[in-house]
Amino acid sequence: MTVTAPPGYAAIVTAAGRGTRAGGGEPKQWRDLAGRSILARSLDAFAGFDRVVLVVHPDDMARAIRDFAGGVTIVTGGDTRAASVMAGLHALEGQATHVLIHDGARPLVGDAVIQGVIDALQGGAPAAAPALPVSDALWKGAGGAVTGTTPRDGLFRAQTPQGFALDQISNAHRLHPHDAADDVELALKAGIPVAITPGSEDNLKITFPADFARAERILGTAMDIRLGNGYDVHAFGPGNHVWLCGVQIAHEAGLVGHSDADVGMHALTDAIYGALAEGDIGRHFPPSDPQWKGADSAIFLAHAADLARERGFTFGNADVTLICEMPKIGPHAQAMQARLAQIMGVDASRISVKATTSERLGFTGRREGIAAIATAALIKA
Ligand SMILES: Nc1ccn([C@@H]2O[C@H](COP(=O)(O)OP(=O)(O)OP(=O)(O)O)[C@@H](O)[C@H]2O)c(=O)n1
Ligand SMILES: C[C@](O)(CO)[C@H](O)COP(=O)(O)O
Repeated sequence: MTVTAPPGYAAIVTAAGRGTRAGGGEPKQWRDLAGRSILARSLDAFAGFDRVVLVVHPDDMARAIRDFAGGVTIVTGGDTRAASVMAGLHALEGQATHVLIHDGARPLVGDAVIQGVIDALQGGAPAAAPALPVSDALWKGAGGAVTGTTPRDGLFRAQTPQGFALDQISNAHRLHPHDAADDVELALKAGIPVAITPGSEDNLKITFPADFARAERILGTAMDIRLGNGYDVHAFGPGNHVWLCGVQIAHEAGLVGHSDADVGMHALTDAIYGALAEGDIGRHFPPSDPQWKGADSAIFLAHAADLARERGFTFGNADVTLICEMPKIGPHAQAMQARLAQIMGVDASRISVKATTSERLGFTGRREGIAAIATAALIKA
């Protein structure tokens, strides 16, 4: 899921730093984090914004264009973070009402953090930024020894994205063009009150070498991806129609089964149960139970989909292949996708239904029945 920003909201992602504290051969934002660059991950979080400005170092312009051109406006930054933000604000002049300014080095910012900032701005706050209360004791130290303590009451660890009315933060940057730790500091200097919104421990800023492993751990434990497959067969018998993937199709025969014999929906249901390690349809809806005689197979699919949701999963995608000589599936595939998506409560673009013949070989080739295979991907983020 991505946050869909209200109209007029833009984002600036700062990525012009050199990442000297992180070490490594190249600036940290261009390094790989579990298969994708840190910067790609940071930008992804703002895919639901109408306008995104990416601020990069002049040396990185070519690869920024290679990796991100099209989706975002790319500009070059300055010697300090504040100067880089200023370049981003300049590119947005007259193009937006509000702006969220984010560190390209915070690749794990979640939807809730971004939405919290938007909600505060929409609620009337002139500026809003996420933070976490300091929970450790705070010391002063010198020469490897504690020299004093500092009360932590009322202290917060600031995160990004930090959100503002565009004209106000642009003005604050013009009034105080020198470096500042963040944009909130400049806003306060310009007299703009800033609301604190919920931050997240996962929204770390990659700063030191150990932060890469920490981010990878968060990603690794945060994602639970399950794949399941399902296979089913039903024989033709007397009748004048078949049910396939929730669509009734006129045919010279029917399919024989305890329920409505919807072989495609059964394969998909089993794929979901499989991904959840929950056995198959027979375990949940025993054929020996008369109440399922002639049942609409949508009951089974909805049960499996609900079970997945109860366990905290969303659907990545599902793919069903029907294997038969007849009836022709092509003309009905779109309706099947729509019906399966409706039952599962997902967008139809995540569901595929396709068909193949078995070149007249085997039981499907002899038109004795229909087989179906299905795969389902479940994701817990
Ligand atoms: N001149 C600068 C400096 C920083 N940043 C960006 O601001 C964010 C936060 O800065 P920081 O973590 O300090 O990044 P670096 O300046 O790259 O790190 P370092 O201080 O270790 O060199 C990063 O996404 C960084 O790329 C920027 O756009 N322009
Ligand atoms: C903007 C920021 O990420 C908020 O915590 C932080 O101020 C950036 O600091 P840095 O000194 O550029 O690492």
